[in-house]
Amino acid sequence: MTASRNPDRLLQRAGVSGNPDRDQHFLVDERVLDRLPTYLPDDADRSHVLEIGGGTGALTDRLLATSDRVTVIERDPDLAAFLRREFADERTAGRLTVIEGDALERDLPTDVTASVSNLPYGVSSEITFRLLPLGVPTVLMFQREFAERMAADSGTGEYGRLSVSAGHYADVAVVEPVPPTAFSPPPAVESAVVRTTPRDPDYEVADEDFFLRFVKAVFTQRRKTVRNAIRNTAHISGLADPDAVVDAAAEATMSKRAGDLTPDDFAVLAGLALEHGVGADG
Ligand SMILES: C[S@@+](CC[C@H](N)C(=O)[O-])C[C@H]1O[C@@H](n2cnc3c(N)ncnc32)[C@H](O)[C@@H]1O
Repeated sequence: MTASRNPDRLLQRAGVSGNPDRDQHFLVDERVLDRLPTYLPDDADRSHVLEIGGGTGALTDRLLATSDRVTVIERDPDLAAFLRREFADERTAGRLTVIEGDALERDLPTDVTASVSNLPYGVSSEITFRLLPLGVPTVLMFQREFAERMAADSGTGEYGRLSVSAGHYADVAVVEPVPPTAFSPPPAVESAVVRTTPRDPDYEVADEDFFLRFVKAVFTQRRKTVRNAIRNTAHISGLADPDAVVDAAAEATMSKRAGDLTPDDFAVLAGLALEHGVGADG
């Protein structure tokens, strides 16, 4: 890799020190920064990489060095303007697009081939569930506890709604724990890098919004059997006839707890539920 921009000097040039109230914790550990793009799968298409929350551009710089084209969405107008100035050459060469705006509200580019981002933790869940349906590999920095729940296997204590929802779209792995000292200012929590590799689910779900709502509903009663959880939470999931779903599902599945069902088990159940009708939005 060619010499990369020094993250501390980028902070100085931008004239910022990070504002935790705006989810601004800038990565200053160069070894972590250099490693992030390398966590994409070896065969990943790096022709157009999306970064959410560009900050002062320390990661943007590494992405420009390892991909053809980068799009950054940055909410802070001063930082978006700084990114445009700092990377003016790459912008005029058509290799960098800076979008000033909220990643929860802006349309994400549909032609991205990967995403690498040090996410704003306050909205990391919402952003993740905008990224995963794009069906591209991602490398994302999260609060460590969130990362571990996202990557958890069924049957473990950390496994829950987040693991099922993410596991429906992708294989999820924690690839590196990152201490608070890697950031400026340091966050109050430990962090971790997660890689998601899109997977072809064995069972497609026709209505993704319903799937996520159904998983959420069933996990509100994780200590009950799935049979009872489906019945008791129809007002949340919006199931019109929960008994019909329970009767149509495999007995072995109905006797388990939510935490023992895989994402594919949930996809099968959601498919049955959709066949038997979904009423109100829950
Ligand atoms: C954790 S910092 C990461 C900055 C930089 N990528 C780095 O690694 O040093 C998160 C960045 O996301 C920006 N941000 C916060 N909320 C955002 C949102 N809803 N949409 C887009 N950017 C956001 C912050 O201004 C900040 O620059």
